[in-house]
Amino acid sequence: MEKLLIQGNGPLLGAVRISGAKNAALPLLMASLLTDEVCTFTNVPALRDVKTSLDLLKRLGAQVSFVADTVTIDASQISNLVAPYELVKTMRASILVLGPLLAKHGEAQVSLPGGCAIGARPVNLHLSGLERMGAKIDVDGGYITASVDGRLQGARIFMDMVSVGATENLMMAAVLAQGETILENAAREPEIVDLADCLKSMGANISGAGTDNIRIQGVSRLSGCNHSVLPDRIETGTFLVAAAMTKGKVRCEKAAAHTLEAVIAKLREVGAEVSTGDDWIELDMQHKTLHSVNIKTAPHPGFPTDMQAQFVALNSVAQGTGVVTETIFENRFMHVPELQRMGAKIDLEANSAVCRGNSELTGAEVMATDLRASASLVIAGLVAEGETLVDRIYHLDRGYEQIEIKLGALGAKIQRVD
Ligand SMILES: CC(=O)N[C@H]1[C@@H](OP(=O)(O)OP(=O)(O)OC[C@H]2O[C@@H](n3ccc(=O)[nH]c3=O)[C@H](O)[C@@H]2O)O[C@H](CO)[C@@H](O)[C@@H]1O
Ligand SMILES: C=C(OP(=O)(O)O)C(=O)O
Repeated sequence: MEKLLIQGNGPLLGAVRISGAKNAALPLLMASLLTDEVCTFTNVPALRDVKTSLDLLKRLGAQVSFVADTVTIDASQISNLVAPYELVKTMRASILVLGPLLAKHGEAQVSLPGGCAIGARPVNLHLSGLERMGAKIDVDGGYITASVDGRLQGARIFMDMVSVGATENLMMAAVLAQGETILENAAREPEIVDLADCLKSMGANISGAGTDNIRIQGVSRLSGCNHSVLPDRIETGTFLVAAAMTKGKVRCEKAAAHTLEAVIAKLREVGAEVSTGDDWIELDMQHKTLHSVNIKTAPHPGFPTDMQAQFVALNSVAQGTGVVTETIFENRFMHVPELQRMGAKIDLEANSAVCRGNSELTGAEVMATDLRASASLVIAGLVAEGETLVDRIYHLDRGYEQIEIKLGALGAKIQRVD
């Protein structure tokens, strides 16, 4: 099994090109199921989750091509409405085929995604929202079976938790429903705005994406699209944290600063000089002191849970104590025991990691448990004394495109080994 071998060394210096966002690309690819016309997506990252999505679309009968950063999907000949466990288990976002298949084909069978390392991650909001729109849903034998007589009906749907995936699934279902759907307490993540923008370019009638109240007036058909995927704010944030921890200077190109305001504010609080432009962000931490910060994760525009692990790593080498509180997922501190093995002084207290700071990290063999936990171990390895070997990096490959090549170009000593 492949691993990453990292030799802690000096500051990261230079420029890195940010890829398209995993969490924008996955729902966008699923949205191609809503039309019989060809959808073309550019700036698509070559990630394991993108490959899984394309495998799933092919399994359903779509024609798919992925050349350079461009994906073309023709879903006019869908012949199978089943998303099987073997694909869904490797990528929870597979649940996002449910809304589009139901809206376009009137039925779907999707394996229940189940829990994962970061928490239980139920899909009750996806299912109850679709039921409000007239779908009949049965859950049996680990599968969700959904059907509707005729078209889905627009409905007012209040979600009692803010869910990115439920908001996306219901928005995609509602674009082809009859009448108006109102999604209340909707998620406001930039990836939802990107999905809404793409759906609008296909002829959907959506307003309010980016607020907690999204209104969708259903239409009877959608056209194809030509859409460029939003830059990955979590990849960007990960490189910025790595630059801060190594006391370097890094410019992230093709990045979207407006999607990262909470993270940039925290990086400034850490002591970094951060400047931004239309499509770039630069962080300079040279000759500066790194200070710990307190963080509490929250739905957008709050601090993203997907950047929590990276800031735990940063706090462990910064000056002072920083308390990191996770409010979105119930078990998202799997990186802490691994960082402790590298010498980080962190205490777990309920849903908070109390990072005591000033740790002299030393290289160790560590195990990646989930995507962002893996990223935190890699960036800890960049500042640790000696060698760090990160195992199970298939988690990392779900969400970071060529991370060792990009970090290597910034001066890191990192290589993929068997
Ligand atoms: C592919 C993708 O975009 N993944 C992101 C998406 O995941 P995902 O869409 O799965 O996350 P959600 O926003 O749905 O989850 C937020 C919280 O709501 C709970 N919940 C969710 C749905 C539901 O029906 N019932 C329920 O209780 C979840 O267990 C969790 O505690 O948003 C998360 C929160 O920003 C990010 O960490 C993930 O990177
Ligand atoms: C948790 C994440 O992704 P997913 O929802 O695909 O598991 C993530 O991107 O950090």
